[in-house]
Amino acid sequence: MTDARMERIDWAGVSAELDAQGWAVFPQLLTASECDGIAGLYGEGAAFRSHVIMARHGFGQGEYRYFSYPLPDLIQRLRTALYSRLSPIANRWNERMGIDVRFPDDHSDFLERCHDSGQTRPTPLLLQYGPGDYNCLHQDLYGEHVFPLQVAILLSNPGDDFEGGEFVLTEQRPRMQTRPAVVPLSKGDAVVFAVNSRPHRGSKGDHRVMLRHGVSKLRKGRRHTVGIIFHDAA
Ligand SMILES: O=C(O)CCC(=O)C(=O)O
Ligand SMILES: [Fe+2]
Repeated sequence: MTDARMERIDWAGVSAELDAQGWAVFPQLLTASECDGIAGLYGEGAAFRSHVIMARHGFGQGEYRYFSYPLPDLIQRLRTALYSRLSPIANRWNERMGIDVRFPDDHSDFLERCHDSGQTRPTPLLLQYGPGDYNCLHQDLYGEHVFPLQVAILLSNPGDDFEGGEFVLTEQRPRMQTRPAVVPLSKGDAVVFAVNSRPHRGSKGDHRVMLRHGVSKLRKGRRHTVGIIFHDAA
């Protein structure tokens, strides 16, 4: 089932878009009922290891919860399957950026690397925003080990469940002004994007550009997303 989902994705197109702009969309990665099922997990419960009120940390306004292990089955399967398709792209990027680290084919091997150096806590998270909420531009770095791509899936229906609340990315290029992008997402769509940096081909060869992501203010309604980060946290 997860494999059929992976087969539907135009990986050559995704890879080209990631190279060109640092992000790409997987249309309809989840069905509406799968979205509702995941969003419905929000609340107290054994599914989560921690609860973050964003305003308390200056992260914005809204809240999120990190899942605990074992992850819900669908999220576990997506995390494993997406990793195996993204790791060749991550390896190519690291090579182009002159970073020595290479990623194994299997997510479990990469997690072992994280866990061996003390990054043992799961990072997939469920976010919830209400009217006036937003997520400041940030990077999801949780220690020395970083997988350079991550995925966020929109679980709510724009225009119907909420207004505003757009997924925003910025790219900071060396000695240049910062470039913004708004990613158009429908319910069930996912965005894959660079966690911290990506290679950019310039006139003098490859250089690194820095990315950050966030969410613009919700004008009304309620918005849920699930974030799939492939490294674990210290
Ligand atoms: O709510 C969003 O769209 C952004 C979530 C986020 O920051 C993440 O998944 O890392
Ligand atoms: Fe994030």
